[in-house]
Amino acid sequence: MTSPVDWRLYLVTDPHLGGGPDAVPRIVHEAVLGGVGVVQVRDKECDDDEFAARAAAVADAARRAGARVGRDVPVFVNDRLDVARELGLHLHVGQRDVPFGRARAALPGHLMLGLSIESDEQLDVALAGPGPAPDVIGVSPVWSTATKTDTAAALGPAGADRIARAAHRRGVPAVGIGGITAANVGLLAGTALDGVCVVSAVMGAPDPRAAAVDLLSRWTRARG
Ligand SMILES: Cc1ncc(COP(=O)(O)OP(=O)(O)O)c(N)n1
Ligand SMILES: Cc1ncsc1CCOP(=O)(O)O
Ligand SMILES: [Mg+2]
Repeated sequence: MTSPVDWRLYLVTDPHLGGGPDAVPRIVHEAVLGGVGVVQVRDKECDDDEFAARAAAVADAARRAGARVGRDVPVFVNDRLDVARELGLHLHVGQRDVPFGRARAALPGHLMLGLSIESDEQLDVALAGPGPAPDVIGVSPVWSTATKTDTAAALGPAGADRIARAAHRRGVPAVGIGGITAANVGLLAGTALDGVCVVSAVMGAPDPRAAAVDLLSRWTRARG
């Protein structure tokens, strides 16, 4: 039996912030030991072959670290449907990527498909049916961020909360992404978000394991 997904702390990788692409698997390994429950491989620059090699190394690191802490750590691929299919990994797509319905039809049913949601209207469309709903939504962006500048307007905690509540009414979990750090994660604890998704707060940290421990403990403490 597969264990339920722990959405509380979701790491999205970056090929530069930790010192280069070769450093990413080690950072992911450390971050999972520190409490990261979900990983997404995000790398916008390399070609699909290089991405697949990098994603496979990350998936291996997440599997090894997960085995050490006794957890299954799902690994998502950002954007690249063909690579997700090739490696048997989960997929996350946004509003300007391969359309959700096409991705869902092409991805084996046991693989999760996440979708970015930037507004109430986008959520209404995503949940209107009749096709399957996303397995998770990334509520994006909560705050503006230097890591990704081509985003929609920041939703803030109140907007993220509204979208997460509406997703829950359809049984869909929601994670917030964008500008989330140890300093502000507590501001989201009163929202309905199931978890927080970070790039720089872990990928750019001098000690990614400690950064993950800190983020997760602030999140769980603030939740009470
Ligand atoms: C969990 C999660 N949520 C949102 C995003 C953003 O996806 P997208 O809007 O497609 O932007 P890119 O990440 O592809 O630049 C995400 N990656 N993960
Ligand atoms: C991938 C992505 N999607 C929306 S904001 C973002 C980047 C978040 O990065 P950070 O956690 O460093 O603000
Ligand atoms: Mg995308």
